[in-house]
Amino acid sequence: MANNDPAIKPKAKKPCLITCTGRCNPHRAGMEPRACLTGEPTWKKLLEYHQKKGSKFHIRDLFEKDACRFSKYSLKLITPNDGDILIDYSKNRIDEEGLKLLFQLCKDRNFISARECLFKGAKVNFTEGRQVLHTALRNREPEKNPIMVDGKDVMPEVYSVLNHMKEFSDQVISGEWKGYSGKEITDVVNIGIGGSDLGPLMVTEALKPYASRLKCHFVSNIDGTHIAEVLKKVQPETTLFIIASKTFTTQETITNATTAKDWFMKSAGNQEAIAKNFVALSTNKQKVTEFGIDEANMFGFWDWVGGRYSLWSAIGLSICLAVGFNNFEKLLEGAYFMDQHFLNEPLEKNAPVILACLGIWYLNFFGAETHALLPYDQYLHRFAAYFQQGDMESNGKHITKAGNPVNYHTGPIVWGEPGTNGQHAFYQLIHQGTRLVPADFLMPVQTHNPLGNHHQLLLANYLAQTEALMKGKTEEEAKKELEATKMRPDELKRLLPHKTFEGNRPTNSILVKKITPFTLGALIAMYEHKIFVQGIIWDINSYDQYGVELGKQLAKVIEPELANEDEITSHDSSTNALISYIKENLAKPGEGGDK
Ligand SMILES: O=P(O)(O)OC[C@H]1O[C@H](O)[C@@H](O)[C@@H](O)[C@@H]1O
Repeated sequence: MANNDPAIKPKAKKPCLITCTGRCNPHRAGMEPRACLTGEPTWKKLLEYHQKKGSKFHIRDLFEKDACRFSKYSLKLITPNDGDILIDYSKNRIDEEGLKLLFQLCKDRNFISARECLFKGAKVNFTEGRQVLHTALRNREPEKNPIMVDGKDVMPEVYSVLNHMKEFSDQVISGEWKGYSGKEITDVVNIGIGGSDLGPLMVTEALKPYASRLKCHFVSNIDGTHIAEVLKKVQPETTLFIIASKTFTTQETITNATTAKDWFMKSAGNQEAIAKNFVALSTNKQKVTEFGIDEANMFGFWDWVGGRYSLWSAIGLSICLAVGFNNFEKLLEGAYFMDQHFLNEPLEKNAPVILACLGIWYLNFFGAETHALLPYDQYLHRFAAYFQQGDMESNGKHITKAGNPVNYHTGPIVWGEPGTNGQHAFYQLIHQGTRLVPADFLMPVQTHNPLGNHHQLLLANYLAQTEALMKGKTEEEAKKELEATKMRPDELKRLLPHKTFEGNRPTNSILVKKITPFTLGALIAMYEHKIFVQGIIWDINSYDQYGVELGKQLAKVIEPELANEDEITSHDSSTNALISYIKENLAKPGEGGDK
């Protein structure tokens, strides 16, 4: 990766167009190219620090040398009613000097003013010329903090949609809102994909203990199996379909929505029935009405809400229906709490900043390629999948703001499964493999399901894993264990290297008292801001997603080719041959469709 970034001299400060302190310069935060990251003096200092110190650390030694390590490298965020959020980052290969350099790097990359610009509505998404204002959606003090977009405060509109969501979800849950035949709604089917699916799906799963009487289903995949299986479970009269799509042009969503509408119309018979059983969540009024959904049944949002940051907007309607508006509001409050923390705390005590810096440390200085999110809570089983989109679609970029290729790595591969399933699947590689896999271990201290000693066992496993990853098992310790089994010396010698654990595997332990709507909102916002900080350091646009376009374009070309009789020769030999194979094996009339 060649680097052509010119070292740009900062321009004289222009007065800011938005209500802010003046430190915020939309042009600087959004569009103005930055000096090359690897040319930053602090970057060079970090390289040197890594070479001389950082790469030689063993976390076990750091703990042995410093009895106060936990208190120095942990944070407690005190929430108003939901207990403390504890972030323990002491099990990392870092000391004060390293952290200081990483915070300095943030400052050098103009993080402070970029953060202000983000919140105040600068066009941070400069390739699409858009503000990035998911924080406005959870702004709980709209009078105190108006958010100006093109000279207009957007907060009244945000609250007007929230009121509509409240009114509607209250009516559906109470049974006041009836389906077309006069029966209460029993099931909700959210049809969307990407940001219009993963957020609501993850949150409704995470907050199942708060479930309303409605059964919620999610359809995203264009594979007909997904909608077919959901339609088997619901009745047209009592099902509310939510068509969730920011653009209302996404192939998967429109195809699934059309199938749902056709299925519904077979029972309902008349167009007016749609008004009772279909609503749309979108920014595209024209496409919504063309689809046949009344404007009155549309919950709008704005182009300054990115898809993967949209669960706080009208896209959260299925959350409101699943857990009640009151709990949705608490989710917003939790996110607002984290926004305030992120905005106001100094870098040294700022959870998203610390997590972002540690990520940069491993990705850019140790060559780590992935970051694991490991929630020890079954309800959070889609958390990693959600942030797979959140992080990888945001920071999976290799072009700087100046339009040049980067000469450093950017966004990590994000993955994970809930504990303890992961322990019996992939933890082997984290413990003893050749790759460094930094991981966040998330855990609620209290469970919603206090059954026997399940939760105590889960907690014990949670604690044991980070301890084991950090400490490992020395040759000496392993030898002692093997000797205790009275093993033959030659056998012991043979097994010893396999039974030794290097340790020194970095982890963050993130604990909440309980997974509540508030703490969940705070955790989601914490990771959103982490992604933002890293994008600023890497000098990339975290808020566009052109990478998802190419495959979509090619699919549009291939789809008609699958339907015609012609031999296809317009692609490479592999793609041509795959198309031919598929055409030869497609179901003949009367052949397909298992019942
Ligand atoms: O809500 P929409 O417009 O249907 O988009 C759904 C998804 O499409 C693409 O994959 C990307 O643009 C995602 O960011 C987006 O979430």
